[in-house]
Amino acid sequence: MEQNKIPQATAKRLPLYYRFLNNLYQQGKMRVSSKELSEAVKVDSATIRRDFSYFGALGKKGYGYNVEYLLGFFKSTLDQHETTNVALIGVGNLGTAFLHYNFLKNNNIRITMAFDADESKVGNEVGGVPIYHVNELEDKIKGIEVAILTIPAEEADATANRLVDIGIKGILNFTPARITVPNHIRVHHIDLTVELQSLVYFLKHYSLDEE
Ligand SMILES: NC(=O)c1ccc[n+]([C@@H]2O[C@H](COP(=O)([O-])OP(=O)(O)OC[C@H]3O[C@@H](n4cnc5c(N)ncnc54)[C@H](O)[C@@H]3O)[C@@H](O)[C@H]2O)c1
Repeated sequence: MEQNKIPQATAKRLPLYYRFLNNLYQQGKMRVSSKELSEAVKVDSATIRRDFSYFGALGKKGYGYNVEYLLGFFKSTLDQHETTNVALIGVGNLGTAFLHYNFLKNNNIRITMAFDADESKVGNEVGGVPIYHVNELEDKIKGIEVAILTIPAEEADATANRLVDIGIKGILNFTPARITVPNHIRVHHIDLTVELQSLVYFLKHYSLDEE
């Protein structure tokens, strides 16, 4: 099955499924029902069945899904066999936390270098990741296609432009700034304030018991 045939909404849920199935596999579980999966990843079972049908994984009544088969599919679809190197820009509160977080525990994504404008941080390592001056961006980033932005909002646009010029293809933007990039660059924006507001809104208006 070609990856581009999977709808985007389904593709977005893949890492979620992958993480849960990987845990099951580590515990030696061979099969899982869509109900079990649904409760764990908080996606309704009908959506899970539809998602899985795109991978040719049809659950059997009374058996559920084969964990190993699904995991094999997700591994190849999510490129878990390859390691993706990522650069982080801005080693402040948020950036420091990310550098300490071991992404490799769950999948093959690794922050290999970080950049900051603050001279006192340059030359140090955080979580084993070297910090370079942001002036060195063009010299140091080679073969890296993904960057995480954890800098002040007012620096976001100019930095994103530089990253695009270097050849970065994807940006995970944690700043509240909406950055403008050419169409071929993928930007995922994570705004924790919006996420929190949305959670509070859902709590107020959509009780989970009513679903
Ligand atoms: N801290 C949080 O919990 C949190 C949560 C959500 C979003 N954010 C957003 O994430 C971003 C970072 O937040 P923070 O709390 O880590 O801020 P911070 O001030 O602690 O860190 C920002 C870092 O970026 C560096 N910096 C400044 N200009 C730079 C540039 N041009 N190039 C490279 N580095 C540069 C600074 O020296 C500093 O180390 C902000 O946009 C903030 O709004 C933070």
